[in-house]
Amino acid sequence: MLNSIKHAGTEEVRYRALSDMLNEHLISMESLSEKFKDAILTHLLSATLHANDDEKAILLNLSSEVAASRNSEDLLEAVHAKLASFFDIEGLTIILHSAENDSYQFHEYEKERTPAGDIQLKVNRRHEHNLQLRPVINEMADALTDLSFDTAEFVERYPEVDLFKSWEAKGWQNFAAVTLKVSGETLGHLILHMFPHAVASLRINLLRGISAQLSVALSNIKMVEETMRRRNEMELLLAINIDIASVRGTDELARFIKDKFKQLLGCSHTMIAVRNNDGLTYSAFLLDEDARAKTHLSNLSARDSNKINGPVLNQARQTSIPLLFDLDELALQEYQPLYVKINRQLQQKTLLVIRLAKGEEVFGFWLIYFKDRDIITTGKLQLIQSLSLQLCISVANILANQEIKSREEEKGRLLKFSSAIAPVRDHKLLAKILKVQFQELFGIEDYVIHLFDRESQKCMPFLYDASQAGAEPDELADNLNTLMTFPESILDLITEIDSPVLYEVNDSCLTLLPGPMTADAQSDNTRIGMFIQIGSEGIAVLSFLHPDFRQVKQQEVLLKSICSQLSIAISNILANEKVNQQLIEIDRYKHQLEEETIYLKEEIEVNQNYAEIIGESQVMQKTFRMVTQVASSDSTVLILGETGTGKELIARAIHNNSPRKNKLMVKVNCAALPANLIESELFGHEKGSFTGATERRLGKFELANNGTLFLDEIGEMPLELQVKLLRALQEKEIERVGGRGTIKVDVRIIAATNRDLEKEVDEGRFRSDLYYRLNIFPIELSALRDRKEDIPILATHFIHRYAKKTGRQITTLGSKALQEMVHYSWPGNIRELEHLIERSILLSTGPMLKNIHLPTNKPKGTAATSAGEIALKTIDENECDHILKILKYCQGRISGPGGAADILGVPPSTLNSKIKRLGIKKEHLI
Ligand SMILES: Nc1ncnc2c1ncn2[C@@H]1O[C@H](COP(=O)(O)OP(=O)(O)OP(=O)(O)O)[C@@H](O)[C@H]1O
Repeated sequence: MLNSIKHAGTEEVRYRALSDMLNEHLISMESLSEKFKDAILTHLLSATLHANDDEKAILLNLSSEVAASRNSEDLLEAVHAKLASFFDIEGLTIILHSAENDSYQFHEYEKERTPAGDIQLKVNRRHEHNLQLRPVINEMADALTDLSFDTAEFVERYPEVDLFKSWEAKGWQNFAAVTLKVSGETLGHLILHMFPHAVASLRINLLRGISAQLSVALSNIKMVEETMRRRNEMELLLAINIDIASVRGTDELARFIKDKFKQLLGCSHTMIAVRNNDGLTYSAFLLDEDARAKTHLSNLSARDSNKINGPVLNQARQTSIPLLFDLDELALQEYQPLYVKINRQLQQKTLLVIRLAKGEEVFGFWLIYFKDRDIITTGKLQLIQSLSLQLCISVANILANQEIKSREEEKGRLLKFSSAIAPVRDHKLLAKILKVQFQELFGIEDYVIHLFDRESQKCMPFLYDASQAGAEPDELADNLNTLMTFPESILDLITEIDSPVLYEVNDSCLTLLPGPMTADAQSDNTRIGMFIQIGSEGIAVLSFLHPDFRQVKQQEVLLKSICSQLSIAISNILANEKVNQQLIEIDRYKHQLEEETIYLKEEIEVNQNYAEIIGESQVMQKTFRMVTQVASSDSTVLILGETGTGKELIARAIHNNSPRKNKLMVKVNCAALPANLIESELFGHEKGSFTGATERRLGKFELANNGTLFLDEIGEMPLELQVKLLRALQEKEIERVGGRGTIKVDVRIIAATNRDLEKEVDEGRFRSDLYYRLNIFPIELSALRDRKEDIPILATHFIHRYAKKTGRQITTLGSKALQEMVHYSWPGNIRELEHLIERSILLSTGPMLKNIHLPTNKPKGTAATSAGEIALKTIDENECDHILKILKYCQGRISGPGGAADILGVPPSTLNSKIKRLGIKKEHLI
């Protein structure tokens, strides 16, 4: 066939014939593009056309062997065999250059003798990233004019290059080199180590022809291998794609990466970092199983605590292309992240980082460690990029699953919390429940919730667990009512945002913290504040101590939800407390109304008797004027006068003519009550404040609120109570017996006594300060014996009243009866007159009251008593004598019509207490 080509007509015809023949050999290489085929053909033809016939035959023979080679190693073996048969060589070196990672692949063929003496071929293959070789090899290739070189000369010229030394060591003194090239791309170099005698007879054209064939074949195999690699890669990615879809958890993914990726990538281990909740920082999230075994970072659940930010990630965030870093170079930088330190300790040299992103949102990074440098080929980078996309989906799924799970857990905890606090309406119970819940959910030991009042800019501790605070309950209760000033800086800080805020406790806010929190606040615990919105207006601040702020931050969502729940609970409690307070108020009013009703009933009866004040005498006219003067003011009035002179009547007249007339005038008879009950009678008492206090009771002060309090027989008031009364008058507030707080009252005081208070003061039985307090506007009522001119009109007045009451037709008073009355001394004054007339009406017949049944054993009136006798007796002695006389007159009978109390015109209870106080015994009556 060659001969036919050789003898075929023109050069062009010969060229076409050769081309057809070569084409036939290349036809099996289907994957070659037409253009590439042309390039190869041109190359081969030019080499072949310059060869002689013998050489052409060799080359054609070689081409069929070359075409049969399936991989580069088979090919090199075939080429070596051919070269060894045509050239007198000691050995052969084929250097293949990989443009992908700029490395050299060495294939050295040498003959060696076996121990049995046979000659065998030894093949030595190695990879080198020795970049020093590049200029040497380039020079070697560029200088190919005569193709043959002296090894020793190269050893001398490049003493640092071991390659030449190793050749020299093998005894390879000469070599011929030719570059393997296709379409301008250098694939490598073919180096023949020639015996010295063969150098001169080197068949250069043959060598060029072989190198051309080798180049084409290598290029072809390389392309086929690349196609295969891509196909494999596609299959692998598809398989990974299917498998990774079923990965659900971090452990599974860690195993998956180890099993499927590691070998494929040729890496030592990998790590995945994901973005933290803060949205800014990234933390180690997942290590493959090998990395876990090597590092202490086996538990990465607390993501935020393994932050790995820095320039490396910042660079990787900017691009979707994997970035390569030299760990030793990173170690030289100012900021050296922990992962660089750890992996350098693990002898890692190269770090490859690729971002994990959903669209433009970078949510993580994949960090891959290699123990070598310069081993990442472009193909591998592409593979990593493809794998990272798959990993992206898987990590995003895992994160989403984790998020869903944690949301569900959070929801569960929140539900538990809300069902724990939902039914709580009581302040103290909520405090206790919160203590337990806070401890369980966040590890919070002590907390306090302050309510903030916008108007006063003050806050008040509202809630904390008193049982733990170590203070007495009363102290705590007081605390809870104390307005405090929250340091402005802290309050601003907390109320500005609705997230947990860390704040410094200074001295001024130490007092805000209850019990043990004060001590703890000075320790290392972190002070955290959280703002709670109560309704649309209110603000509360939750403060607590916690050893780790980051941990609290991680649970921010839960904490916020809990604060919303708390807001509702606090609103409920506040509303509930308000309702309770209102109920108490209503209860109080109810009590007051009940008491008022009872009182009013009594009053109606009393008022019937007090409808009119009769008196024409000058002294009475003066009294009326005084009543008119003082009534319209709120001044305290002191009414003085003997028993029955109308003191109460005057008191009522003052009240009825005052602006308070529509409210009650409440009367307290200070003499009628046992000393131990007067306080409770005046000021009221709380339930259980003393034996017998089975219910809370309002005092007369409260009952008379906005009205008038008439303190009758004020001279009888025990000294110890006088102090309390004075305080109540001065402060205008009272304190119930057994009560905690004070109650404001607005009461006008009218006091009355038949005693000489000035004398009582002098003798120490009445407090002078109280006396002066009462004696602001004294009205002194004259005894009836001193204004006898009023007797007829009074008698007529009472005759009319009682005749009407009893249905008698008595209208006039007999002159004899009147005379008797005028001469009578009236120790019981108008009350006695009134009662005598009532009795006389009952005993009389006919339209005229002829007889007045004056006491037969008439006690002598004061008017008949000498001045000397008066001076010798005290008021008490006088009173004692008088009561004794009346008692004797009534034969010891106190109550009932005609009884001593009736005659003396005092209620039987008043008389009894007087008898007791004055020490009157039964034997005194004999
Ligand atoms: N000027 C008066 N006109 C009509 N009735 C009078 C007059 N003064 C007193 N009375 C009647 O005399 C009775 C006793 O009056 P009152 O209770 O006001 O006296 P008192 O000074 O308060 O007595 P005591 O010191 O014993 O409490 C009452 O029934 C009252 O209506």
